[in-house]
Amino acid sequence: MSSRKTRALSDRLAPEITGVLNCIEEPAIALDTDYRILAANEAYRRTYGDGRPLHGRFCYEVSHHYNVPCDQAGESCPMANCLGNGQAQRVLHLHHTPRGEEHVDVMTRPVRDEQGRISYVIEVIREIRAASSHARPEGMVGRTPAFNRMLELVQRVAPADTAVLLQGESGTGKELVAKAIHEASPRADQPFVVVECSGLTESLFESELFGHERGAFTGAHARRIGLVESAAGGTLFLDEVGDIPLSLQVKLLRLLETGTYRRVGSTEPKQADFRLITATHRDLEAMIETGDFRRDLYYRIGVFPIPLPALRDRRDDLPLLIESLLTRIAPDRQLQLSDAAMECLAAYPFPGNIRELRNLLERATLLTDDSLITPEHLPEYCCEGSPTGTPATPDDETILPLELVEQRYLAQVAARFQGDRDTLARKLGISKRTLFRKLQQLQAS
Ligand SMILES: Nc1ncnc2c1ncn2[C@@H]1O[C@H](COP(=O)(O)OP(=O)(O)OP(=O)(O)O)[C@@H](O)[C@H]1O
Repeated sequence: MSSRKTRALSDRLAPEITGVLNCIEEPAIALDTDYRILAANEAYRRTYGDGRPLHGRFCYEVSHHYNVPCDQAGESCPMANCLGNGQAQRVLHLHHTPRGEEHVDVMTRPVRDEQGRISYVIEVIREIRAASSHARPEGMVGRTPAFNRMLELVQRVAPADTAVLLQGESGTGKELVAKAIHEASPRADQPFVVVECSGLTESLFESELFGHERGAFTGAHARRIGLVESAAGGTLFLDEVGDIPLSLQVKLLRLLETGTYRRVGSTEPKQADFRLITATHRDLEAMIETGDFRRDLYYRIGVFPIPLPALRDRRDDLPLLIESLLTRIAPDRQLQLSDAAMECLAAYPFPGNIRELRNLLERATLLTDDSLITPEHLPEYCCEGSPTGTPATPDDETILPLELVEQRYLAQVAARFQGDRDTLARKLGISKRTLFRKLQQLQAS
């Protein structure tokens, strides 16, 4: 059937389709095979309407403000995929709404005619509350492709009861993601219980996790409920699961395999009821190879792994994270970073990820009396990566004498190249003798 014929047929069906779409609570549209809006429900009009008629306009123009379909604008396009393979599709997108850009979960499903050909496509758009693309006082923020890929996995797994394994460097937000999964799950109204696994000894492990009866061991003066029991109906988050010693891994495995446990000092088995989320910064597969982690336990906990991006892999999120963290650290102060300070942080690799960023900002808020954070309020090592060791474009008040800049830079690099003056002199483009003289001046100053 030609596309003109399809549109004529769809136009005839439009009032009927609008009626059906109005039964859906979320914003929903029907699109013809040329990406034009054929019908829209009330929720879509409220969310994306700009006062102009929607009928006949392109979906990518209304919800993305693009003038080409998403796949031609560098994004995955559920509509193109749906038309391509005839299957229902689901992707995470950033859409324009009157409240600004928002993360949304877009689902498309083809509707076929009697001959089995696609006559139009239904698109339902669900708002994602687990994260925000603009600064907010709590929860996750982010908008880079690396963050969005992670968020898409979070959205997909949250409604299921599947065990999730969060893998990421320290400070990448593993606990925050675990909380977001819990909050987007059917268990959201039940407890979210965190177990810090590193440092759990053999005796602590069982009594912390399973609880104990009165008199079970010296010092057990009263019966105590364990963390597994506290998590009943909710989510149990085992942080740093890779730090559990081998001798205890078998006890965790038994809990997961049988779904039962016993309080220490009791013979009565109890039924566990929790959704399991684990996190680690370690490479569990490598640990299996070296015999430090049980393969059978890994298969139990690693059903749905989610890699968390390091901050250096989502650098474009830095301004958004900084704005959010500053409002969390000092809600009563309108703090901002100078361009020079921002430049320092943009060049810094952040081995400690978002936790390190937060700590740096917390320190800076204490050091500044003003509302502006400048490089002076940041630790010196932060600015080493910027071209001169100090910011390239300082504000009026942060311009430093060249001699001082040179001295600071020299002090930093000399500390790094201790004992290897030849290499340092070569890298600095000066003779060994000049370097020696400058270092002597530095010591004397
Ligand atoms: N996407 C994000 N948006 C805003 N804040 C974030 C985000 N991710 C992490 N943070 C903040 O960064 C800090 C560290 O996060 P979190 O404790 O969840 O990391 P972690 O990976 O569990 O760290 P660790 O491995 O050290 O336990 C917290 O203050 C958290 O609120």
